[in-house]
Amino acid sequence: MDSGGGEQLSLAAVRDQLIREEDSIVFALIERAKRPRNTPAYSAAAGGGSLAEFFVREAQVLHAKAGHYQKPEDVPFFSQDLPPPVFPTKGHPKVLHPFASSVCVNDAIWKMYFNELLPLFTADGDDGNYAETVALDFACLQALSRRIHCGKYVAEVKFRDAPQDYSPPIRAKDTNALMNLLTFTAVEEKVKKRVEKKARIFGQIVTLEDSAGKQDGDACDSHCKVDPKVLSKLYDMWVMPLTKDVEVEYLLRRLD
Ligand SMILES: C=C(O[C@@H]1C=C(C(=O)O)C=C[C@H]1O)C(=O)O
Repeated sequence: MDSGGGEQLSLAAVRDQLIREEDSIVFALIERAKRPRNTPAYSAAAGGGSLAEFFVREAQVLHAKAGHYQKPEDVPFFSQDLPPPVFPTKGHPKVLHPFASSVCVNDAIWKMYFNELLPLFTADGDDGNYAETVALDFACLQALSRRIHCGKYVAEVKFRDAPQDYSPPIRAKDTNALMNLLTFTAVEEKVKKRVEKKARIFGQIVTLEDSAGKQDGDACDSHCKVDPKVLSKLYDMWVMPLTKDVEVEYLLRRLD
């Protein structure tokens, strides 16, 4: 995490980072929506996995060599046998409990993305551009994973702000009580509205004609590159629940 790390770890700074991550997610979905579903990219090939899986595995090897996956929020989808960085990396402040590096919900993100989300925002069809398609999928997966694993910082900051409230349920391993403590329904409602609005603004068709006096942000949803309602649904059903799963998983080990 950039702005939320080190001495400045605060709920406001971490939430600002989550807001910035929304932009990456909305843009990644808009980019993927340029291509139709292209299902052959996801069918298992004779040798085993799909093109999508092959691409993510190989891309992650390159990313690892370049120094990616050193921070707690940058979690690879296939962590086995990733090579070390080839070039020197700059260390990041260690603000989290060491257990943070073991918290990973990427399996759930993978299943959600391919089984539930893709059909919601890509058109039926096959244009044959499979290599481009899986590169765009990789960008979506990475953006989602990073946002969701930022939940580790959210959990740390909430714990530091109120250790007296969090310690008893952590010791009792009471996941329901932890989930209730860390949930802020009013914040979640704002997040859903904001991502929907971002999809409406970022996904407009921009022309030079002053069409029918429309202002920025007025774009009719049917003309948006990704249906704005898909963004609020994505956050409501998957992104925020998975972020909270990360928070709970992290907190359960916070006192170890
Ligand atoms: C991330 C937080 O924790 C929870 C999860 C949220 C989210 O994923 O956006 C929002 C509010 C909380 O219910 C937070 O408090 O900011």
